[in-house]
Amino acid sequence: MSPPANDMPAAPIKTLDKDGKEITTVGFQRFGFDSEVPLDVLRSLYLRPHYVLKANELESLSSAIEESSNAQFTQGAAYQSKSIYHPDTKGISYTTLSRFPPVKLLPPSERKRILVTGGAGFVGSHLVDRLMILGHEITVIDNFFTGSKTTVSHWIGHPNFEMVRHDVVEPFMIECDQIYHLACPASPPHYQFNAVKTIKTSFMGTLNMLGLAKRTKARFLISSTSEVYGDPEVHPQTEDYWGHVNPIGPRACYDEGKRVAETLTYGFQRQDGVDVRVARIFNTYGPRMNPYDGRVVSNFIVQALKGEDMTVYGDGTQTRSFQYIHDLVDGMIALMNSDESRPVNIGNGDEFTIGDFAKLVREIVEKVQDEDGVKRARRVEIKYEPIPTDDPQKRRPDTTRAKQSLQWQPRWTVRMGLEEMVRYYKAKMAEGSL
Ligand SMILES: O=C(O)[C@H]1O[C@H](OP(=O)(O)OP(=O)(O)OC[C@H]2O[C@@H](n3ccc(=O)[nH]c3=O)[C@H](O)[C@@H]2O)[C@H](O)[C@@H](O)[C@@H]1O
Repeated sequence: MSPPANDMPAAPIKTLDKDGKEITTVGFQRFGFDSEVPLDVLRSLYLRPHYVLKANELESLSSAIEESSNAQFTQGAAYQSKSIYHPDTKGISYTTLSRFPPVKLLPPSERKRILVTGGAGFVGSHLVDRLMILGHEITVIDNFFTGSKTTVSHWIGHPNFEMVRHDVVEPFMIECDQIYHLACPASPPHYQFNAVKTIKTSFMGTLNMLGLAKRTKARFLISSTSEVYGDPEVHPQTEDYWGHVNPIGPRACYDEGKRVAETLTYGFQRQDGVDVRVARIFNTYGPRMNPYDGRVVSNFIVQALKGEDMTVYGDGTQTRSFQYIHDLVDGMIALMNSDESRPVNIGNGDEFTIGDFAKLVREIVEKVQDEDGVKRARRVEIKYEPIPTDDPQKRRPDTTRAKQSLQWQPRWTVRMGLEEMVRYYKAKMAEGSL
């Protein structure tokens, strides 16, 4: 029997960086911390030809066939659990892994106990994958409001991994060496859904995690945001700019929440000597981003793949600069292990108007569809919808500080990152889960 239609192109995909060089690994050796891992190992965790199998397909799918289709992106299927859909009972069964992906065997002196709050979210799960493969001991805490267990389920049961359902607004006790504090809903519709909870999470959650850092003497990194600059009057934004935030608007719960979280962070640094790092993250996208979280990259790709018109808010002249997830993880790990305790912008300087970005996404979706022989009923159009209140008019990071202090610069082109993300959503669509 033939294998189920798979959505991957036949040839291995080459990923080229901004200088045209092939990307085969992400991360680097810096500040005494090795963060380099092969890209295909990471991809084997998030980019698969199918995420859910139908029960009747399972028997026909010999491991050799599966192995070869996976090999287009990854080293094989050996490290993947399966989700099997039973159409007759509308049930789903999960298999466990036969083997975990290999992780580095670090000597105890190099192995760190790392707490990742919000570790089941989009950014958190990619950070967890990297830190796990590097051989560290990881504890994830997440309340699963926007995060999902499935993003890190491939590590459940691993001796180096622990996941706890916990809301950071309550204190959490653990012994650890480093804390990446990521927990907070981040997409505008999500963080505005319960504004009081969002600001409570930013304030109480950060207070609790800083208290933990103080007691354990762990190094503390907070994921702050470009939204601390509000609707900026300075362009591009440097870390010295104090921002232009409406304190009572619908975005304030997030913007002001992150601003007060930064204030708390530096308060603990001055008063209690806590070793702090502040990453101001600019718009980031990639696989595992919730397709329905309402952010522009996921909205545009899903709309274009489904043949629906793409929704541009306002006249589309507002700008954003988009960074691929692996560059962000590189930057966060570099920052955590550096001596830089001032805030650092982590973002990609490639700035687009949202109108132009919609056209770029459409072009890439069409390219992938053409490569895979998918026929389109029609070309999707762009439709214009009202601009949300206080939507920043422009945003681009000045990353001079990251370059000087961390020797970090983004490597991924927006085009390469988008292409990978389109393939991820396309595979999810093909299986029917999107
Ligand atoms: O990354 C950042 O620095 C911050 O900004 C983003 O907020 P925003 O830039 O408004 O992100 P999107 O919701 O993706 O919107 C980007 C732009 O696209 C527009 N948009 C969004 C969605 C859509 O379907 N169409 C559309 O035109 C929005 O109005 C906005 O101008 C993120 O949501 C925050 O988590 C993050 O902290």
